[in-house]
Amino acid sequence: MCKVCPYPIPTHHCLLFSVSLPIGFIHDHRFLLSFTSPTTMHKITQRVPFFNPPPQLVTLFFSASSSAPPTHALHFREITNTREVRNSFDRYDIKGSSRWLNWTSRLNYKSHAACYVVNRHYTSDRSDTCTKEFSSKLLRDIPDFVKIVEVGVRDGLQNEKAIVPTDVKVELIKLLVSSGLSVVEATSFVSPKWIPQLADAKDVLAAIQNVVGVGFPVLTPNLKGFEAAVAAGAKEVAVFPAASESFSKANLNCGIEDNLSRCRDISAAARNLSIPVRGYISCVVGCPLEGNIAPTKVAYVAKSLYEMGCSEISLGDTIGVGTPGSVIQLLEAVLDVVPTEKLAVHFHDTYGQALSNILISLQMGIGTVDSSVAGLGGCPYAKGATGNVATEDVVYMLNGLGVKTNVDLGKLMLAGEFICNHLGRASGSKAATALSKVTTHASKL
Ligand SMILES: CC(C)(COP(=O)([O-])OP(=O)([O-])OC[C@H]1O[C@@H](n2cnc3c(N)ncnc32)[C@H](O)[C@@H]1OP(=O)([O-])[O-])[C@@H](O)C(=O)NCCC(=O)NCCSC(=O)C[C@@](C)(O)CC(=O)[O-]
Repeated sequence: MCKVCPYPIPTHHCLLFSVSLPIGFIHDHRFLLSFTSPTTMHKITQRVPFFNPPPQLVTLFFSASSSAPPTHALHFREITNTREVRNSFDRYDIKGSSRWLNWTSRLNYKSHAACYVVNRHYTSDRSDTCTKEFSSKLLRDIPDFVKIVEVGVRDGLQNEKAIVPTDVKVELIKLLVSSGLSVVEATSFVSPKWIPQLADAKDVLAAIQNVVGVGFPVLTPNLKGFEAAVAAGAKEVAVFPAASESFSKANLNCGIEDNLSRCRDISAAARNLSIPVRGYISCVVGCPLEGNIAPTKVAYVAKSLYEMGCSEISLGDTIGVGTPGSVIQLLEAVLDVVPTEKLAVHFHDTYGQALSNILISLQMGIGTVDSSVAGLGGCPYAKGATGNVATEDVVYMLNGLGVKTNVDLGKLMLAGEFICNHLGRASGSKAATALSKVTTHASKL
């Protein structure tokens, strides 16, 4: 076991060495510490005040060069000072200079549950120093912070054939919250005849009433749903018109204008109670029934939502047909009528375009992204629509861009594993799959 972390040292490729460091240490010494001799490493470790919880999550990389002589490994043995670590060194021939690779230490002040180890491609994290170097035209408009709206519990589970028990949903929500997500869409107050998967909306909300500091918006298609949501303790709601007339009828049993009128009623009622209303627009690029949707149609619905006072407007590519080309056109049209800071993007990954579409949206200044843990999702009224973009993949990409999210990828992966285990299937997140394969292989060594 690591001296601090409850996890076994798992691999010969790299070694989990989780320690708690105060931020001051990181600032003094930069993120990347290379050691070229046992003496250097000795100095570093001497300055590490173990068990001193830092004020926030930090990541350290200890790297060893391939030419490092075996004495370095011996030195690590001394400093880690546990039987398990010694055994791993011996067993995996870490002393042999042929096996020099990177060490990762992912530091977490609350617990070490999110620790994970990967090889030299183990993480996409960038330090602030690196971020400042992004001076290129392409990346300069990307926001420093992106708010992630986690929609897996609602958009994901509404699409599952088997109904997920309430306690599993509640546990999933709590795991998602513990990863640092500040908005977790909890459920929908829709007709249980239409969406039986979310018929337990009231119970889900009741079970999370004591979870504070996080937004739990819920979908409300009409005043009946809004009133039920408020009675159940909802503090934020979402309305969801479509940009396609046919889809609106299939999803809500009424056309665009009738639905906008329902949205207005909800907005007015919500305003009286100071409840923020999020507006989704479905089918912003394409519709399963009508094909391509003109950006002007989306802009019309977006403007209506903005004018009725929606606090945020999320553009949903419900069937995931958008590409960066069509998303640019869409955003240009919508940005003419709604300010950037009011917009969010919501991409499904049916055609594998979601991350590229998110990147383009960020480049156009959008700072709110919807995503779904483990890529859960689809839409019951959009045949063939696969899951939403996976939150793990989004966080991995944002880490790589040096964009802050406050989400801990390791903890998020635990939430993804939890729900995938329950559903009995593999994660839809490429990043989570890749990262967990590395640790799985490592544990077999
Ligand atoms: C809007 C309705 C209700 C109209 O459905 P309707 O059948 O036209 O409604 P109605 O007013 O005729 O009422 C029929 C029955 O439903 C009841 N009812 C009526 N309203 C409610 C309510 N709020 N909650 C609970 N029950 C309700 C009502 O009381 C009545 O019950 P009965 O008398 O037959 O026993 C229905 O079409 C519906 O629930 N649709 C929801 C569909 C849905 O949730 N789709 C998925 C979400 S959208 C999405 O996923 C896209 C998005 C947002 O993620 C963005 C993206 O991915 O791009």
